[in-house]
Amino acid sequence: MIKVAVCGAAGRMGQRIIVAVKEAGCQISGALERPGHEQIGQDAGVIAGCGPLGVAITDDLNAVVEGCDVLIDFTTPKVSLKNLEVCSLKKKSIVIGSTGFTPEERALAAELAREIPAVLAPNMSVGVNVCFKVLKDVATILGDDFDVEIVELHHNKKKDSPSGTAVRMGEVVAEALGRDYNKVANYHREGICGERTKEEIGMQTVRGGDIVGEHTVYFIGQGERIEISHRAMTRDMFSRGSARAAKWVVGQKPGLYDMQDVLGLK
Ligand SMILES: NC(=O)C1=CN([C@@H]2O[C@H](COP(=O)(O)OP(=O)(O)OC[C@H]3O[C@@H](n4cnc5c(N)ncnc54)[C@H](O)[C@@H]3O)[C@@H](O)[C@H]2O)C=CC1
Ligand SMILES: O=C(O)C1=N[C@H](C(=O)O)C[C@H](O)C1
Repeated sequence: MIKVAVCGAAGRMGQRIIVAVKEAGCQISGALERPGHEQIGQDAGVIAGCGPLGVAITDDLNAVVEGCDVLIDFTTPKVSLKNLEVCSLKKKSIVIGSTGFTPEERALAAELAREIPAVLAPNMSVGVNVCFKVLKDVATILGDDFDVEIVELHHNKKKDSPSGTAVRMGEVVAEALGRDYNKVANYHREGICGERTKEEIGMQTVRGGDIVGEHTVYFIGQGERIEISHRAMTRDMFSRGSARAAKWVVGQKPGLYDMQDVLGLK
């Protein structure tokens, strides 16, 4: 049985991941939280609502990584990079769902994953990963005649903007159109900001209430518009996806993978 540890165990995603990992037939071997977290010492299964697991939440990263085959980490980029470093030293696999990585942090993640198999993906759902595939085709077919705008909606506790999924959608479309996402992404329009350029990809963010996550890519032409939308109704397909990634990544060759690799969509 694969031994899975969860980092960010008391978080919105961490709790659902503990349930999904258990349902996927894996053993929860450890549960990590930040030093000083009020639920340290409590049973991770009780906190997640799936009954006692006999695994106390701890902040001892080295011990937890030592005791697992794979660490699932849904926290923040800085914490994830530290976890990746420790997993690399101890030759353990890792699945990272945190979002908000800068291009430099992503490059560092690829460097740190040279010795171990690692999955880093901004969205673990099957639906969003199918959207990534479809978006590439749609952008390639439509070419430069359609303006591209991306809108994402999330809950009011989300810390990063735009979402990792929206950024990846922008990158997929930009690459299909032969553009550099970091040059053409437009995050802000205000005042007399001038006409829209042909190349830019508008990135808009909405935050409020308990929205789990919604993404729409608009391809806007003359007299017609295509919208490719994904709406997450619960966090469960993210957590099931991360359990699936954890089972997949153990035993892969070292390197940085994403959810499209896990799902065989490449
Ligand atoms: N890839 C995907 O499919 C998805 C990714 N996410 C991303 O996952 C991340 C977490 O999201 P949520 O669970 O909503 O946030 P959250 O804030 O509810 O949970 C994060 C948890 O990490 C803990 N944490 C912080 N520092 C830590 C440390 N040093 N060691 C151990 N634990 C630490 C926090 O105390 C907190 O409990 C975000 O970046 C979010 O964008 C969220 C949903 C799906
Ligand atoms: O923070 C969230 O909640 C989510 N974050 C991910 C992202 O930034 O893309 C995925 C999902 O939309 C939920």
